[in-house]
Parts: sequence; structure tokens; C-alpha cells
Amino acid sequence: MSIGQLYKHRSLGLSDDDAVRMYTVMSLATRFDERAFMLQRAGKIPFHVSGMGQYAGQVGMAFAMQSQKDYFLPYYRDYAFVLSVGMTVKDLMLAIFCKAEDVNSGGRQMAGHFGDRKNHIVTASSPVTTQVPHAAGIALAAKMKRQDFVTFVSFGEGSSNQGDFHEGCNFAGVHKLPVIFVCENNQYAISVPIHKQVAGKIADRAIGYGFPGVQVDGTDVLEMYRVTKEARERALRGEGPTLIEMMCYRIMPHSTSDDDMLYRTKEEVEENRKKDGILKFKEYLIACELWSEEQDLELQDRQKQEVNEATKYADLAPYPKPEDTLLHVYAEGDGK
Ligand SMILES: Cc1ncc(C[n+]2csc(CCOP(=O)(O)OP(=O)(O)O)c2C)c(N)n1
Repeated sequence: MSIGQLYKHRSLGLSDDDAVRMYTVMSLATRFDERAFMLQRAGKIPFHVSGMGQYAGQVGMAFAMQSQKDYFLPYYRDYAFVLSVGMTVKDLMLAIFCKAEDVNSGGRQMAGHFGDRKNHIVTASSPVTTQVPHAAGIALAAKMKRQDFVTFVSFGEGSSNQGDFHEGCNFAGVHKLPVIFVCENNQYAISVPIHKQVAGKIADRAIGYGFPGVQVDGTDVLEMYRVTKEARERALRGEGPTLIEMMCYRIMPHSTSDDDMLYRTKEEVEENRKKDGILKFKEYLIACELWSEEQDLELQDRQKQEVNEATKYADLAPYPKPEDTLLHVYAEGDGK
């Protein structure tokens, strides 16, 4: 069993129910993702980026954070992360359909720029890495106001080559800010494989900023949970940031606009699909006698139904009104 000893979750302080809930969220994110891909192909939504291959790690991190207290700056593949900390499939559907009821922007954002103010989830954005300095800023506010929450920010490994990454990490290191930087290293930045992006380990960059960097197997949900929990406790003790490099693999093409067979082989993808952390965790739960194939089939049916209902709701929901286009663009008032 590659996930470690049986009942490892209990030794990490997770109940059996927590462990099953972790699996349920990974599975729900997958059902949402599969449907979103089909909806794009059917011409119902303009665009979709998949997070498959990254969900086990995302759930591990999310369960170590505190919903509605901590602040989250996810990136565009973090569906399992945001489903773990309070968003619903319906919220995500409204965001990808760009409908007026979308809790983030009322359908004004690009499809997939989800966010949720009530759950402290800051809008995901397409210009990569802009969220890293923003996260340092939120963490600075926590420190100045003496509030005991932690800020979490994630991004891809390609994005860690942007200047914003350096600026955010450096500032957070200097001021010992309560922030966790998570690089979801899925091995590709569109068509560019990791060996053409960086010569060293991304986790090792943390040394230059004066805080710890840890490389973690992102297909091991419990290990991701353990490391993130430690990072959060460290941040709350006032010891500053941690950089976590979550090793995983992007199973789907970069986006619905990409043909990944131009730069990698089917065999490579299939080999990595078999190593997905969701499969590993299901095996673990079955070995712990907390799950069964029958329960799994029931769960799939239930979640497909949930996704069907959310799809139907978002499809029928109205778009924002044309006359509302400039709402939130300019402030109203006398200019004082
Ligand atoms: C500032 C900026 N430069 C370029 C792009 C175009 N672009 C979109 S996604 C992407 C690759 C990002 O790769 P990575 O950070 O590894 O994340 P992944 O998409 O693989 O999860 C690029 C270059 C962008 N969106 N923003």
C-alpha cells in the first residue's frame, strides 16, 4: 500500500468520517471536471481548464486549513480545493456558465474565474502568479491587525518563474508573514515540460527567502495534509511562511484549447493516470474497511445526479443584463 500504514489518518488526528469526506470531495471534483469538459465540447460553455491529477493533493491541503477563517487564493485548477473549503458544484457551474447568479462576479469574469467572498476565496485569475504578492499583502494585514488567520496561495510550477513569485516570497520571508505558498508541480506549463523550465527543485528556492521549502508527493492526500498542517501551525506561531512543492501530473490537456498529443505521448499520460492519488486513496480506504466498491458506485451515481442538477440550474439561469456591464467598473459619487 503506497499511502503508508493502515489507519494512518487516525494518527494525524483525522476521524474515519474525515477520511471518507476527503475521498468524496476528490470524487466530486472529478465528476464536475468531466462534465465541464463535455459542456465545452457541446458549445455550452466557452472554456475549461481541468485539475485532474491534482485533486488528492488539493484536498489534503484544504483539510489542513480552517474554512471561513483562513484566506485562500487558489489558481484555476483548484476545484477540489475550493469544494473542500465551502464552494458548491452549483457555484462552480454558475461560474463556468458565466451566469448572473455567479457568487463571484455575477457572470462578468472569464469562465472559470471562480471565487467566493463568504468563504474567503479570492478570485482565481488567468494572468499567472498575480495572486502571490496579493497573498503576501493579506498575510501582512493579518500580522498588522494581530488576527490569527493564515493565507494560502497556490500556483503552477511554470508560474513560479514569474517575478511576482520572487517578490511575494521575498516580502513574506522578510516580514515573517503567516502565509503558505503551494506550487502545484504538474510537470507541464502548457507544452513546456518541467526539465525545460527549471534546473533545480522549486522547494529549494525557499532557502533564498529564509523559510522552509518542502517537496511532497501530491498523490498522497495524507502526506499533503500532514505537511500543510505543520506549515499552518508554524505560521500561527509567528515563524513565517512555508513553500510546499506538491508533485503531481496534469492528466488532461492544458485547457480545452490545447492538443497535448503534440508534445507528449498517450503512454506517458496513461502511465500517470494510473498513479492518480484518488485511486490510491480509494484503495487505502477499502483496505481500512472504511469503503467498498458498492459504496463507490452509489457515490458516483449520487454525485452524477448532483452535477446534473447543477448543470441544469446553471444552463437555465439568466446571463447578466447588458445594461449592468459597467457595474463595479467605475465608482459612483461626486469624486471626493
Ligand atoms: C502572466 C502570464 N503569462 C502567460 C500566460 C499564459 N499562460 C497561461 S497558463 C500558462 C502556463 C502556466 O503553467 P503552470 O504555472 O505550470 O500551471 P499549469 O497551467 O500547468 O497548472 C501560461 C504561460 C498567462 N496566463 N499569464
